[in-house]
Amino acid sequence: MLTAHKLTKSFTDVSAVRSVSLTLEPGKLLALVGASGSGKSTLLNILAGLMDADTGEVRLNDERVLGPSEVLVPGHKDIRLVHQEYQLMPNVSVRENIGYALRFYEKSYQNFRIDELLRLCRLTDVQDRVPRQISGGEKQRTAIARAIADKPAVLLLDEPFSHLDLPNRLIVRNLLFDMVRQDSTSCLFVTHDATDALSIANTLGILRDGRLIQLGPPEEVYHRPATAYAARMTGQANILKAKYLPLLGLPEASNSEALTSFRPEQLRLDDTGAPGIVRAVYFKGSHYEVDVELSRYVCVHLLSTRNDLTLGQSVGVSLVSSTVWTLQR
Ligand SMILES: Nc1ncnc2c1ncn2[C@@H]1O[C@H](COP(=O)(O)OP(=O)(O)OP(=O)(O)O)[C@@H](O)[C@H]1O
Repeated sequence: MLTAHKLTKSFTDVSAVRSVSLTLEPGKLLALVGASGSGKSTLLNILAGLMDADTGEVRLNDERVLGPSEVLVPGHKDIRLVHQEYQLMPNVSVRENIGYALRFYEKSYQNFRIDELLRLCRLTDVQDRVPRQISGGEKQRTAIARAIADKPAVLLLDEPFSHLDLPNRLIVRNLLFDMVRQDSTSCLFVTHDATDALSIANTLGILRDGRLIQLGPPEEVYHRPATAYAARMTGQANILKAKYLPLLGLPEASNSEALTSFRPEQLRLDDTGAPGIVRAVYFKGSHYEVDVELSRYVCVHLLSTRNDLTLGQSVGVSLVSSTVWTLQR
C-alpha cells in the first residue's frame, strides 16, 4: 500500500503541493483530477521518489520512499512513473524498449513476458519499429508496457489519455483496468479530464492549487461535489445561486446566496415544467445538449433526445428537487 502523509512542495513563488495525504491500495485505481497548474505532475514526482517534498512523507508498505537527495539513483524499484512525454529510447525498437525493463531476467522469461505485453498492449504488429515510426497511441502503450513489464507494485501515470483518440483511449483504459485487477497493481493517474477517471477509478480526488479538496468514490464526487470547481472538473454542471431555484419551480433555500449544483441529465424537458426559451442546441450523436434560458440572468444546460428543438422555442423544464446539491464556498 502506498501512503502519502501531508506532502508539501513549494517552488520560489508558488506552493505546488499543499498538505496532500492519500492512500493507494493494491488492486485499486485512484484518479486525481485537476486543472493545469494544480500540482498534478509535482505530486506524481514526489510519490515516485523523483522529487523531494519540503515536508511530509511517502511510504510503500511501511517503508519510506526516499527522495533524490537521499539516494544515488532517484526512484523506487517498485514504483513506476509513466511521463506525459513517454521517454522511450528513440533508437531501439518497441520490443527492445519493453525488453529493457526485463534485462535482468532470464532470456526465455524475457521473451515470454515481452510477447505477452505486446499482445496485451496491442503492439505485436509494430514491435520492430522505432518510436518515431509509431503513432502517439502506440507510444503511450509502449511506455505503459515498459512500465508494467516487471509487475511493479505501484504504477503512476501522468495524463495517460490526453493525446489519444477515442479508440486508443478505450484500449488504454481497458488495459489499466485489467492490469490492476489481474496483478493487484496499485495505480494512480492524474488527468485534467475526468471522463475516463469516472469510469475506471475506484477513488477520485480533486486537486486545486496544490490542495486535495475532495476524495471519494467517483459517483459521490460527481453527484456531491464539494465546490463549484469540483463540479466543473468532473463534468458539465449547472451552478446556480439558491435564490434562482424558484425559476425551476423549486422552493428557495434558506440561504439564498448559497451555490447549488445539478447535472444536465438531472433536468428534463417537460411541458408542465418551468417556462424557458431554447437558446442553443448542440448535436452530440446519441443526444442533444440544450441551453434553456429561464430568465435574463439564468440559463441552464440539459440533455435531450428530442430532435425537434429550434432556437427561440418555448419549452418547459423540470428538475427533481432532491438532486439539487448545495456547494461549499
Ligand atoms: N521546477 C519548477 N520550478 C518552479 N515552479 C514550478 C516547477 N514545477 C512546477 N512549478 C509550478 O508549480 C505549479 C504546479 O505545477 P505542476 O506541473 O505540478 O501542475 P500540473 O497540474 O501537472 O499542470 P499541467 O496539467 O499543466 O501539467 C505550477 O504553478 C507550476 O508553474
